[in-house]
Amino acid sequence: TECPSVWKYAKLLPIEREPVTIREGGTPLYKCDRLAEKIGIKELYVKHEGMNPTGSFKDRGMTVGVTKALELGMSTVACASTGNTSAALAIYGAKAGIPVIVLLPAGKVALGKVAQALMHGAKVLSIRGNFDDALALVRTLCSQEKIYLLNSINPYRLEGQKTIGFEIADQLGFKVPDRIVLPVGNAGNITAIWKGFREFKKLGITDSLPKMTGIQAAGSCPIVKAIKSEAPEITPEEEPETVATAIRIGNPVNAKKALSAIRESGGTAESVTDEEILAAQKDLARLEGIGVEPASAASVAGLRKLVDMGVISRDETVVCITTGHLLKDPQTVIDVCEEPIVVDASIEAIREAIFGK
Ligand SMILES: Cc1ncc(COP(=O)(O)O)c(/C=C/C(=O)C(=O)O)c1O
Repeated sequence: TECPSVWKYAKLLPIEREPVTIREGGTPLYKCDRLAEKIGIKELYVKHEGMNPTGSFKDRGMTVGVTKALELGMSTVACASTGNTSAALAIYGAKAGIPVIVLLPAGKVALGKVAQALMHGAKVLSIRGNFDDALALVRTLCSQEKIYLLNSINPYRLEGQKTIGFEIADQLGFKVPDRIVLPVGNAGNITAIWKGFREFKKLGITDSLPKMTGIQAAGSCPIVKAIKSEAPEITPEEEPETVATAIRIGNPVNAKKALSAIRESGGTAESVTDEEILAAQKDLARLEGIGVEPASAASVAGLRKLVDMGVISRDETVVCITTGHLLKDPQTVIDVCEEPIVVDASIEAIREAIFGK
């Protein structure tokens, strides 16, 4: 049987050669009735992109992007990253056998992601600045050297990530959901998924389009501000700040494309506080057994807020995209969860701790 992966859709991908693949894609679409009940909507699905091989949706963009690098005869690849892009690039570069350079904002990258980039052999630079500074620098580097830039300004990244839309349609029996809700940082993913749904409709595989709904952290939400003020473009934020470090991006490189995806689809954008993000992270984990890193939970936090505001009606069929695995950011989990109970190694102590007697 066809292996569920990005390359199931090879005919719709701009690649001629054998792909560099580690079995990315084919992620679960969970029906989440307990969470739907708590939020107060009829039908909620969660597309868990944390179940990709490197633990985030970035794998989809990198399998296409790194394969394209080889096709173009590029011998080195690079990116700036809040973490997951660098983890994925390190792994796909290792798989392809080519050197990888990654630029990370000093002190603001979750532990699991740095571990992946380091272990898989990337040259990891920790920039004394934020993600936006790192992105500007890596773009300069790639314009000066024969190094292939694989941030989501590279259209081949979006080609891979559009398969999220294909898979959701596939998994829902080609019934397109009313709405897709997802976290937005550099705004590549919302752009890519919209493209995927548009292509399926153009091919006559589906007959409708979802409302694209982008969620950002309150301390880092240039897309939300532009949507609410109906501005033609964003005003970059100088000091983005959020516990959801994956989306701590003040000057999203795909902002223009994301604004049109939201507007063309009749979607919207909303911001959520760090507290709302962390509450949603716990709900996903404890009500549905879905373990995600904070940025991913912004989708559910945003859905909840938009339902409470009456922007999203209760009878909509909604798919939330959870973009990264919980293990990417274990430190935040330790920070927000109760401590383990320390007990003596005796049955009495165990019973006391559990039953209180
Ligand atoms: C878990 C998680 N959730 C959401 C996003 C936002 O997606 P985009 O709006 O397409 O940027 C990211 C992005 C991460 C990086 O941009 C990077 O890794 O450099 C992420 O890791």
